[in-house]
Amino acid sequence: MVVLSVPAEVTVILLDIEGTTTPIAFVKDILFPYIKENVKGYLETHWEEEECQQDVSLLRKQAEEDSHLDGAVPIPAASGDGADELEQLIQAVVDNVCWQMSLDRKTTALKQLQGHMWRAAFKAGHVKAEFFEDVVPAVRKWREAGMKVYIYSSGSVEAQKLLFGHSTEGDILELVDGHFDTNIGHKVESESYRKIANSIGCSTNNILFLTDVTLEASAAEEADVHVAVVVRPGNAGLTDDEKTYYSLITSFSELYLPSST
Ligand SMILES: CSCCC(=O)C(=O)COP(=O)(O)O
Ligand SMILES: [Mg+2]
Repeated sequence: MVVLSVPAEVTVILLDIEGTTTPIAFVKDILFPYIKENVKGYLETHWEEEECQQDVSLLRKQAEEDSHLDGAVPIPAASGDGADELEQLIQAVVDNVCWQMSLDRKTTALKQLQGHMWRAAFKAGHVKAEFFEDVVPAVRKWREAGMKVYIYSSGSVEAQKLLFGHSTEGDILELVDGHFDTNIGHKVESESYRKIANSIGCSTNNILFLTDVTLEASAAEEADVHVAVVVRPGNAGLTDDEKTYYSLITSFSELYLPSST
């Protein structure tokens, strides 16, 4: 087995979710279709609620920022003018969400609505999150060795907690010391990793970030974070240069902590 030694200065392991702890197929084949199939009904049912109105406002703001993009779908302001207008407005939000999802966009607005929609599905037990089989044993071992374990995903913190709280391995939320999402900044921006270190109360070089996406690895590395790229079944392929440049692991069990036996 290939072994990657974790530098002695690392005290925090920061984990991406999709493609790292969890198969991309679970997100693409289960979580995302749930949104596409249910978004219209969800908006119709919850429209009057404060949380839903906040989600729509955030999506509208994002739509304004996206107005220069090809195929962007605007969300008009509500004038409160009857059932027809409401139907058109809801349809515009549905179209906007579907457009963003067709591009796999990671906007905070989209991720916030998705998290709120998944809540009902997870809590009713209709969906259980999948984790690669090496994930839970490795995280337990790291924590026993004194490591802190944090999550940084484009999925909202609320969605992250749903995944860890309702998984095929049971409720494993207690294995995580804290969560970050795009409210701290985007994963392809190095400043986000400086802010995460600051929020945890450590230096960036105390963090090892595990992700499947080399753009994220590169941004983290620019902030002096240690990185390893995770190669999992179903992940996007890497170029030969990326394979040579980055430390690669195919399982969390390949990480060797000098402090552990
Ligand atoms: C954690 S919620 C479901 C996954 C999701 O919506 C997503 O965008 C995952 O992106 P990641 O940054 O974990 O690759
Ligand atoms: Mg990922």
